[in-house]
Amino acid sequence: MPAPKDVYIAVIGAGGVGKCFLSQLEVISKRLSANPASPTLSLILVSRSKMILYSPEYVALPHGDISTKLAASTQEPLPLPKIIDFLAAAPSKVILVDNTSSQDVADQYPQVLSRGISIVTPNKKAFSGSYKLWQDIFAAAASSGAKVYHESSVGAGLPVISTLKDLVDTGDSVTKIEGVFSGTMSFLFNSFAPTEGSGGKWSAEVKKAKELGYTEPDPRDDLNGLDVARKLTILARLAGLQVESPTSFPVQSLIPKELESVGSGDEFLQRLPEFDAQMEETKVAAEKEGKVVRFVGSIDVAKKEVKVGLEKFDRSHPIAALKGSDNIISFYTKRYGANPLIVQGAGAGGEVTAMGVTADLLKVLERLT
Ligand SMILES: NC(=O)C1=CN([C@@H]2O[C@H](COP(=O)(O)OP(=O)(O)OC[C@H]3O[C@@H](n4cnc5c(N)ncnc54)[C@H](OP(=O)(O)O)[C@@H]3O)[C@@H](O)[C@H]2O)C=CC1
Ligand SMILES: N[C@@H](CC=O)C(=O)O
Ligand code: NA
Repeated sequence: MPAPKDVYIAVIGAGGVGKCFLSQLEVISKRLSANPASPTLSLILVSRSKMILYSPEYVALPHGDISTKLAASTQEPLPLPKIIDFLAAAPSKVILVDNTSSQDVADQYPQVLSRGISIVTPNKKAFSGSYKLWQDIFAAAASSGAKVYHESSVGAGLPVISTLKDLVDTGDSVTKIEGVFSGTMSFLFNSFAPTEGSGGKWSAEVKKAKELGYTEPDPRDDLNGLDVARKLTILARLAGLQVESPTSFPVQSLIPKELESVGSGDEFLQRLPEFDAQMEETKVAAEKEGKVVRFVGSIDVAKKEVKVGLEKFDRSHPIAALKGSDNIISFYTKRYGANPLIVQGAGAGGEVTAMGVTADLLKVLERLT
C-alpha cells in the first residue's frame, strides 16, 4: 500500500524538548515538501498543561514560532479524551508526539494506539509503568497497526533502544547492560567530583543541571534515582526480563532524608545547600581510596538482577572520564563476547533529545501505510 499523502501531527508538551522538536519539525516539513513523493506534514495541534492551539478543521497551523502562538492562544483547553477523539476523527493518518513527562498522558497510549494514532515520545512513564501498561501498549499497536517509537526515553537521542532491539531481533543474547544512564547525574558528578581539580558545590551543580535543561521537570526525579530506574526498567523489558516496575529493584536515592517530604521542587532546591556536606563526605571517602564516585546502573539478565546507585571508580576508568552530560552504555552479548558494544555521548539536553524524537517521527512516516 502507498504511504498516505498527508500526515497530521499533534504535539503535547512544548517545554525544553518540545520547543526544540517544533523547530526540528519545521526543518523536516520543509525538506519533505520539496519532494513530491513524500507525505505532507500538517501540524494541527500543540498543547501545554493549560493551553492549546489547534485547528478544528484539520488545516495546518501557520508555520513559525508555534510556541509563542501557543502561549498567546485563547482557545479553551481540551481534556485528553477529547484530544484523542479529535485526532481519531482526522481525515488521514495522525502521529501524536508526547513531549511531556506526564503519567496521565502515558496511561492513554493503549487507547491512542487502538484508535490508529501512532506515537513518538521521549516520555519514559508509559514504558516503565506497570508491566500491564507495557503489554497493553504493544498489544494495541499490534492490533491497530499504529506505530510507537520511544528512542529518546533512554540516553536521549543516542541509539540505545534501536541498538538493543536490533541485537534482540537478530537473535543475539544480551547478558548484561551497564553504564551511566542519566545526563543529569553524569553532569553532576563530572563537575562536582572531577578526575582533576576540586569541583563545584553539589547544590550549585544541581541548579546548573536544571538551568541547562538536563533534569526532569522536577529535579528530585533525577536525584532519587527513579529516572535511571525507569530507563533500566525499559531496557530490561526489551532484553526479555519481566520487570514489574522501577521500584521493584534496589535504587539508591541522593535526596537527603530531611528533604524527602518537602512540598515543591523549588523549595527543595532552595534548601539543598544545607546538605552539601553530606555529598562532600561521599566524595572525600572515594578520594581517600584514589577514586571518584559516579551514579551507575546495571542489568544482569541471567541473574535477573537490576540495580541503581553510587559506585567508586579509578580515575582512569571510562566511566570516571566522562565529560558534560555524557552517557555511556555497554551491551554485553553472546556475539560481542568480552568486548561490549558501547554507545556514548550526550544523554540530556533539548536538541539532542528532540533529535531522537524527530528521527522516530521519520521512521514512523516510512512505515505508515
Ligand atoms: N530534558 C532532557 O534532556 C530529556 C528529557 N526527556 C523527556 O522528555 C520529556 C520532556 O522533558 P522537558 O522538555 O525537559 O520537560 P519540560 O518540563 O521542559 O516540558 C514539559 C512540557 O510538557 C507540558 N505538560 C506537562 N504535563 C502536561 C499535560 N498533562 N498535558 C499537556 N502538556 C503537559 C508542560 O506544559 P506546562 O509548562 O504548561 O506545564 C511543558 O510544556 C520528559 O518526559 C523527559 O523525561 C528525555 C530525555 C532527555
Ligand atoms: N533527566 C534525564 C533526561 C533524560 O532522560 C537525564 O538527566 O538523563
Ligand atoms: Na536513545
